[in-house]
Amino acid sequence: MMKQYLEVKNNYKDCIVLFRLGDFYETFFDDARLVADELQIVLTSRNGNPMAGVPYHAIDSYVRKLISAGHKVAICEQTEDPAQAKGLVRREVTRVMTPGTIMEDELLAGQANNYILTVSEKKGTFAVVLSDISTGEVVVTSCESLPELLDIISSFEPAQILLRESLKTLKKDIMTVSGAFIEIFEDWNFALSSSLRYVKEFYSLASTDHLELDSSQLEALGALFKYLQTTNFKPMKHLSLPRVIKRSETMQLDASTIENLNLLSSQGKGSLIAIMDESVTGMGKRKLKQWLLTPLTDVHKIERRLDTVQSLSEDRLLLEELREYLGGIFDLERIVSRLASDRASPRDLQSLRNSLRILPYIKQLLVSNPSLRERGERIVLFSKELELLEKALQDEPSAFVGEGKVIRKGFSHELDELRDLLENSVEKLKELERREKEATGISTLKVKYNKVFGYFIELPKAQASKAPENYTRKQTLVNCERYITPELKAFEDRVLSAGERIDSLERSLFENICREVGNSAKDLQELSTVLSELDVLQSFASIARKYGYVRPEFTSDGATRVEASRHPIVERFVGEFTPNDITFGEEGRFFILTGPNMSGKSTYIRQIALISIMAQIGSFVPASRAVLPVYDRIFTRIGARDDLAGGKSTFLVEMMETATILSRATEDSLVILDEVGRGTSTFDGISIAWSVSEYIYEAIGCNTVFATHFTELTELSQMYSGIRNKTVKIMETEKGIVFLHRVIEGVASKSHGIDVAKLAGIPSVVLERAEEILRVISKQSALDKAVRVLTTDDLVEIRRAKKGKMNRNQITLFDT
Ligand SMILES: Nc1ncnc2c1ncn2[C@@H]1O[C@H](COP(=O)(O)OP(=O)(O)OP(=O)(O)O)[C@@H](O)[C@H]1O
Repeated sequence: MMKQYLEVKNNYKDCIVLFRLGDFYETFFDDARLVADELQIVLTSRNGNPMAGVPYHAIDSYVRKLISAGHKVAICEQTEDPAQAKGLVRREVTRVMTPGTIMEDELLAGQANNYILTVSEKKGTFAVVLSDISTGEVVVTSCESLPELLDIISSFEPAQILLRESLKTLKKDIMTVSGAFIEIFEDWNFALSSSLRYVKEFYSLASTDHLELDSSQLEALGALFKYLQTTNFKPMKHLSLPRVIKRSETMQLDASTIENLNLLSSQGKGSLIAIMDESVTGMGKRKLKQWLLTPLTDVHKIERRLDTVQSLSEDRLLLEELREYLGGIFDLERIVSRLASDRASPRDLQSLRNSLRILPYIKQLLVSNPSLRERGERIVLFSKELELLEKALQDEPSAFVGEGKVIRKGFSHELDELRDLLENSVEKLKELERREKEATGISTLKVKYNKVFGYFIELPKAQASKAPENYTRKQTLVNCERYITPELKAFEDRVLSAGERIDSLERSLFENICREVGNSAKDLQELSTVLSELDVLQSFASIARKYGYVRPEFTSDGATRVEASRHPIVERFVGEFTPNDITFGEEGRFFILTGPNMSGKSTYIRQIALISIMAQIGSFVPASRAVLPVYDRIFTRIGARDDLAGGKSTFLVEMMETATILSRATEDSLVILDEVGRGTSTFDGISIAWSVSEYIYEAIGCNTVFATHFTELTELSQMYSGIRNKTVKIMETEKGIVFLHRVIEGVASKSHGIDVAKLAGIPSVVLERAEEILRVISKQSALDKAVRVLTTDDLVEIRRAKKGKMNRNQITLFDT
């Protein structure tokens, strides 16, 4: 057996091999030491070799721990019945489990997608394949630079990354943005010819042309399929055709913007996803996250989502009913994936049946509303599959197949008989005993059972001579004789083997049902998509009703007019939120926003970005009216952040993020800047902030808001007609300042930093001294005067002359 083990281990050197021995999965040698340590189980030994094992029925929780600790686990099963085996039982690895290839609910973390991401590269363009094996989703995209690749990785948070060997130097960079299990996959796995073959075979296609994948994307997709074949062994027919995300069809959000705007992570402050999520299914929750990461840029698609949200939000009863029905739908995406890859459990079929039962109600609800009819008609009812499940499956099937508690009575005559036999064996024996008593006339005749002889008929010695001919003597005791009859022997055979036969019959019936329902996997996946989208859209309708959101309208000239807008997250946490207008257009497309500390600048500028993201994923927005452009990208440079582990100081990070904006923003982007230039000396900071602003305004020309305490920057409005100043109003009272949070035209007179320091509890002696210093240095400062010089005619002329030279190609990024 150890020889057998070592052969297996030799083929799976990079895995912990869990070797099935009876009721345990055992590990040996170094694996045993490691497993004992990771799982905190006892390290024992077998013939002097280290060994550690876990009971087979608790395997899931142990595997989960090993995988989350970053190990690959090979499951080596006994692949023949030990009772039938001649000599050593045959054992084979039936599955290699890795963080990105698991699909069991018990192993998956919560409701989030569990992506495996594959990367290839050609001439500086990265091909990226993202696949969630547990839901069957396959997404393909490309990007042009490492920072963009890192953005994709940090936003989609894959559980595992397959990195082409020639790209292994990127591992360090990837590890700075992702905790994924990174596996280097040898280059030959990415060879185009074999990848093409794999993709064609996998999808049973004659040609891959219509998939619209470039050669690099095909290589990455083929490599993924090769990897899955070496880990999962079972068919993975549930994986959908690749959906190509063209970067031009979605709004680009880089990793720092996702973080700065708190789109996903809550960290106690509330995130956009948290306040928008009123979905009632796991599929809906995953879809919402995907939508948030990829807002649309196609107005028609956005309007289609908005139409549904509007119809649902206008009909309270319909919305409530829909929510209730959807609440009864299980995680079909994952169930269907397990069905299609032969890993479904009886509970999966039960959940599928219960979900299918609800479909007619949802469909009826939607088709009866003219504007929702089209969505309703996309819901297929799967009556055939439901009928089979109704007939075949018990109301509450047990979790495991084989005990006879899964298949409903009446579905299989043979199974019913076997179960009957087991359940009624006592009755049946009594009946046999009564018949034998009657036939022999011996009232003291007994039918008995013991482990050595099985079933037998017992007659007292005195009556033995009356034993009929068909009685065969089995044993003679002092007071009695024991016999067997052909009928009793047949009964015994049936009873003893009934358990085993129930087990195998139920298994094969179950497999047949799974296969039959699994044939509709593709259509069931389509149903999952329809239902998950519906769930997100009802979630949008629910929040729109609850919080008074309005339907956004879109313009094509970049003009923006949002009236009485609110910050979707902050408004949920403050007692009374002061709404503000947002405008971009002829009168100004670049705003310098000054205002005291704590006045609401950051809130206002984030709110502008958040409202656009909400609108472009198809949601209503917190405002009384919203006319918006469709942005291709949103950039934010907000807050102080360092990356000490990556060797980057706060100011370097700030400048790198700014450089990214300058190189990537287009005329159709939105740029939100908060305190750029604050991480260095005032003179350096203002100079950088000033020239960055000029560059964005002149060379890029996109809608921009720049919140700053450098009031000197407001002088820019003197030089450029499209740069305007805004400030946040406060009221100075005897007791201190009152924050009104109202954004108005103009420039802040003071920063009121010392007032805020007072609110924070800085001792009064420190505050008084600060006031004194402020009075002196404000008088002495030559900065204001110096900045004003910049707007004098001569310097403006020089600037104009230079403007022609402004060329975006001159920008070099630190990180490209
Ligand atoms: N429009 C508003 N209505 C109600 N409360 C608001 C509004 N805007 C901001 N606030 C409240 O004021 C607090 C401070 O706002 P914010 O952080 O936006 O100020 P700031 O001007 O950016 O400050 P600093 O310059 O110190 O960074 C917020 O946490 C929020 O509670």
